[in-house]
Amino acid sequence: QTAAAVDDSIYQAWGGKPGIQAVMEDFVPRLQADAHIGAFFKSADREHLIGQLTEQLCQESGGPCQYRGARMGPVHAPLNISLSDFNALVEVLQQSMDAKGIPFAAQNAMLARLAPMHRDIVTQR
Ligand code: HEM
Repeated sequence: QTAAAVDDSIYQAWGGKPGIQAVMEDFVPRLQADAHIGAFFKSADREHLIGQLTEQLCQESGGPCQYRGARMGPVHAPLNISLSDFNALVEVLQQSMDAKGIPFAAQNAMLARLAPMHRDIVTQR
């Protein structure tokens, strides 16, 4: 009798933690250079953000990680983020996933894990 295992298929399809980190290393500079939402990230600590996002996506994809950073609501609420800002971030993430060769199904599976977070992140009505 084995214990029920966490489904880590998304984590595996991304190439594990090194694969996730490679996408985040592409993603954060792209965000900072983005014409629409780059300004939000101008003063962000690039290496810190890459590290936090890597832990978070590792956990969300079923990998052996525990995100210990700030909760999504408190960190984003003061930024007054709109749904269009959120969608712009998803587009940049899609560019990074393509650039790093993440299979399409694994891209969509990760996006499905992240999408519900808009409830905590988007506060501009
Ligand atoms: C699913 C979408 C998103 C996820 C998973 C996410 C995740 C995160 C995480 C993990 C952090 C780091 C928290 C910490 O330092 O402990 C963070 C910070 C931040 N996020 Fe997001 N976020 C998302 C959407 C957005 C959007 C749409 C914007 C703005 C357009 C945004 C702007 C920021 C900014 C400015 C910071 C602070 C960076 C810094 O100064 O260190 N985020 N986010």
